[in-house]
Amino acid sequence: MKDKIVIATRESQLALWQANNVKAQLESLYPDLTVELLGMTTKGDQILDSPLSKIGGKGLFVKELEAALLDRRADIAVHSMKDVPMAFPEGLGLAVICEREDPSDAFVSNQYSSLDDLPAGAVVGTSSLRRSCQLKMHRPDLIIKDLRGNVNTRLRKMDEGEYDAIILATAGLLRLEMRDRIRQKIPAEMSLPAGGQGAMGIECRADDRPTLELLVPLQHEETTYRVTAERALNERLNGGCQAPIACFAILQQDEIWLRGLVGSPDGKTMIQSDIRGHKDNAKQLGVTLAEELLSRGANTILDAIYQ
Ligand SMILES: NCc1[nH]cc(CCC(=O)O)c1CC(=O)O
Repeated sequence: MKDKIVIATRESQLALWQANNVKAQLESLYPDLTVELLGMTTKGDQILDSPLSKIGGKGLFVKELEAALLDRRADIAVHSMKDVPMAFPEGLGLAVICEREDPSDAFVSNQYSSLDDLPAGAVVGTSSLRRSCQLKMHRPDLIIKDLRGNVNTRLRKMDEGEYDAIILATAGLLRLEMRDRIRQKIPAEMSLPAGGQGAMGIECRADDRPTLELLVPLQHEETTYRVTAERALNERLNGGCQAPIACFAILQQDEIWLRGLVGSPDGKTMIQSDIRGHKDNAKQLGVTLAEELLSRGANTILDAIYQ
């Protein structure tokens, strides 16, 4: 048995919360285990002056953490599943997916109580093409303005008056004990979440059996089925968190209901569909839904973005 685990983590408040949450779970499961954090800065944290969709490249927030795993400076990395690319570097893999927090997008504002409450011409901050294309679809009268930085930076920019409202992941706000900032949990019908949103995943070296064994109790079955279907859709669409792709699965007994959409950045076209099937076919459901979206025009939208 291992007696020490080092967790590689970004140093944003949210990343540290997630790493500390896994540390606490491991320490309570294994009283003799020492768990340490190794903080590091990633490219995604450093480049704050341009929209994520323009920087390009998947895994902006995970590459440095993965280098630490491969160098054996760390044993595990804790990620937000929505930021984790499908493919892992040789020698690394996803060990477990943990229980999902609320996956919705949150409407945050100091003056308005919901999206519908916003007046025409209101300025809404988000740097996510997924969020902005859905916002534009429902409210073509709003002005969407880019917004980068960690959760605290984004909130500060809104408080300083740069935005009338901003959209953030509900999960991040709940984890950082900022529940009172949430004016509205936006229904999935208005803002379908990103694949994996609200779920944490743990990556480690694929051959590190002792670590894989320690992590088994952190695996959450329902979340794993759901996020597996969502990630299969993203993978088939070749999408990262920079693409205008949304997908969201729920489990109803043994059946998965997966919804997905691809929107054009201008909010004028939205291709959406859904699929149901047994949870054991989670991956196939994601692939099938992705292919339906592609055949109905998502390919044209995505080609224009990835070109
Ligand atoms: N893209 C950044 C990111 N990655 C994960 C979360 C929130 C927590 C989660 O989804 O688990 C956020 C912030 C946000 O979108 O507001």
